[in-house]
Amino acid sequence: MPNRCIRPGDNPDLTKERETCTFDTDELAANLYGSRRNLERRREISQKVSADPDFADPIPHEFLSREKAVDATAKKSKVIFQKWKNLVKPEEMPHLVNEAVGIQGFPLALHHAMFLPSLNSQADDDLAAEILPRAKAYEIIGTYAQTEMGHGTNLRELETTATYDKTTQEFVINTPTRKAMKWWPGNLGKMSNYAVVCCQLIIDGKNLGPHNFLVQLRCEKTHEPLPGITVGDIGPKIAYNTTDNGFLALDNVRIPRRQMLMKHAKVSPDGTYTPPIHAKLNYGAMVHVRAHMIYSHGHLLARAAAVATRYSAVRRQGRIENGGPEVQILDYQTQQHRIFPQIARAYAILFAGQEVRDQYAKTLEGIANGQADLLPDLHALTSGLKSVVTFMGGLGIEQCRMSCGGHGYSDASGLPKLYGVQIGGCTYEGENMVMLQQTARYLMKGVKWAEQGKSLSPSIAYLGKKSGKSLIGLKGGDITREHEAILETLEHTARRLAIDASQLWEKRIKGGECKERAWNGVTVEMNRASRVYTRLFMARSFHRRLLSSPSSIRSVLSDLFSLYLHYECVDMAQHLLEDGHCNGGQIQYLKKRLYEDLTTLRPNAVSLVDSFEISDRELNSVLGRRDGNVYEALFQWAKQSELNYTDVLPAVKNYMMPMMEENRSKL
Ligand SMILES: CC/C=C\C/C=C\C/C=C\C/C=C\C/C=C\C/C=C\CC/C=C/C(=O)SCCNC(=O)CCNC(=O)[C@H](O)C(C)(C)COP(=O)(O)OP(=O)(O)OC[C@H]1O[C@@H](n2cnc3c(N)ncnc32)[C@H](O)[C@@H]1OP(=O)(O)O
Ligand SMILES: Cc1cc2nc3c(=O)[nH]c(=O)nc-3n(C[C@H](O)[C@H](O)[C@H](O)COP(=O)(O)OP(=O)(O)OC[C@H]3O[C@@H](n4cnc5c(N)ncnc54)[C@H](O)[C@@H]3O)c2cc1C
Repeated sequence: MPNRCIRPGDNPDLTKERETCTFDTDELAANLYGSRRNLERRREISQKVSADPDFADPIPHEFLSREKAVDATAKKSKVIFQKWKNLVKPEEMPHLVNEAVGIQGFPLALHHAMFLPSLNSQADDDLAAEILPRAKAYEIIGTYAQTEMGHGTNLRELETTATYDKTTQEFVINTPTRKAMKWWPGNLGKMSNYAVVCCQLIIDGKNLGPHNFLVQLRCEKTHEPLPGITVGDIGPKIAYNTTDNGFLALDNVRIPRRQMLMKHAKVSPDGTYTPPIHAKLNYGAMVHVRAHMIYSHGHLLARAAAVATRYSAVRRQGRIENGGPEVQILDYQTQQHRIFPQIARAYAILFAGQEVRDQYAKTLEGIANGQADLLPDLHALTSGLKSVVTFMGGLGIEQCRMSCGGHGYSDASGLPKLYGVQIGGCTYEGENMVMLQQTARYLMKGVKWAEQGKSLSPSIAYLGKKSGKSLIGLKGGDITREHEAILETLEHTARRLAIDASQLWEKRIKGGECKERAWNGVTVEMNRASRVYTRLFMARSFHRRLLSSPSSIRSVLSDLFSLYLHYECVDMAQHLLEDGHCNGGQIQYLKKRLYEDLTTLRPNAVSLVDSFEISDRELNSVLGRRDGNVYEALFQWAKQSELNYTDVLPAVKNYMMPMMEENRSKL
């Protein structure tokens, strides 16, 4: 079944790969994006962006200074949010932005990711009616300013205050110390003129904890900072350099009472405080991003896998058999072992990302109806997924980069930037070690509920099951039964790690430590339990997707799922062996199966990444281009380096030439 990416003039090695593909790449892509119609829309948007002269890049962004890159990004953003705004649906926006602008951020990123979601879910009706239409029409640009120079994780210790003044019915927003300055918020430095600012709410001298307030930062006409406001850019970073992550100090800035986001927690004119139905509803914008970033991180890994796979199919280096031709590097087992698990993980993350977005939508619906009972489960799952997926993605992208040899180190490959952007996810929206502990808190409750025979939500139902013997390697050749045997073993391992961590914690408490100190003594084990809980969820989610997939792609998805399961189990072998649930022979069996999977997937590897349906423009990689004509493209790319504008650089003329001349004249 030939792959539809084949076109005349392509690298013959890539064409051959595509001709031997055993599944319909469009069918898999349609399944990934939800429907044929969505796939067609995706292609349509890619094509239209490429054809729009307003999005043309005279030279690649890699060769621009930061200021010029920010300028180019802002220019394109204006085109997106004026000319294109009504041509795409909101759910198509991220793809449009990726195509048109790239992945390093743009002026309205935080406006979409956090400003609008905070207002939507936390502003009361009056404030929403006033500000949301303006924000949605891009009359104003906003961001979400929470993190301070001195505190990011521990929100309880944020220092920015919002003190209620009953006499004027205003809040006074203040930055009391240097380290209380807001530091890091995206698009805060230069682009935004409004922000949702997270402050300690103080009423009658009592601190009621972090709450959110809408604050105008800049004049709507001149864009100059308003009195009392110091704001700017925090400087260059590993990546996201077209984003103006910013600093902000507020010197006793007064805002009207109604600019507190009061859908859940409320302050009445006389200063009476009403708490929300769930104490953490003020943290909703973070849950929003955590729920959505899983999918976008899956896409980042998918890009890296696409680059590494295609390049490995066109790159020929060395021989496997003496006297044979130089081989495609994709034929080396080590190369397959580096790259194929990244393809499988990218699919797994994308599937899990889609499920968690649905779960988020259901939770929001509940909250809108006054029910926050789904929130703890969602918070535990998003915290775990956020941590596991960003770490897995970082390792995976770096493996893909290294698998491209020297060219992977060049910005031409797109991989260094991709890594820089992706790895930020380990830190933002809650540092990974911290968020895994949030998951662990929930697991510890789950262990207790299971002991008490209480009902458990689907994501922790496994805590209430009983373990049998591991059937890995004992279920004959039936792949369906093998998948089930592995899933049951993962369930056992996730359950065992959670129970062990709970017992370790209890032991320390019984030994005389307070709960919190005892917790700190077992957090490495707690986080292990959280990771395996999350990896179990991902495996189950992939399995659900496999079972519901059409027969035309069932076989290739099953092969991919086998590789995924075998790789994850070998990667977690320590946990499987630790309590004797699996034995050495079973791990050897899993490794043998994994090596077989590499061979099975080899003919479909290129087509599996083609089904990610990432256009050349979006991929932005000379090595990963669809046609595989990388060598000519590499030369054309390098010629655009500003060092090549002249044959003799001023640096050479001014320093190196005189030095050589002086040295020669000494002889
Ligand atoms: C054009 C584009 C168009 C459209 C785009 C559309 C959509 C895009 C959407 C998403 C974007 C997708 C991808 C993103 C891509 C790029 C992103 C680019 C930039 C990212 C921007 C980054 C922003 C930030 O980083 S914002 C700052 C984030 N900061 C943090 O996350 C801080 C972490 N710290 C905390 O969360 C908390 O302090 C804490 C560690 C959880 C501790 O809090 P606290 O001490 O208050 O609480 P306790 O530990 O005591 O817990 C008490 C209790 O509460 C529970 N809890 C805690 N948090 C929550 C929560 N959020 N929800 C529910 N419950 C919560 C906790 O578990 C405890 O429960 P129990 O008592 O029952 O155990
Ligand atoms: C690219 C990027 C974009 C960002 N965008 C925004 C934004 O738009 N808005 C915004 O408000 N913020 C933003 N941030 C800030 C981000 O949310 C914080 O950096 C993050 O929450 C971590 O906080 P911190 O930097 O204070 O780290 P710290 O809390 O100081 O953590 C430092 C280290 O200490 C350890 N640690 C801390 N606490 C614990 C604990 N309880 N248990 C175990 N270990 C612990 C961890 O190893 C951690 O890595 C952004 C950050 C980045 C990198």
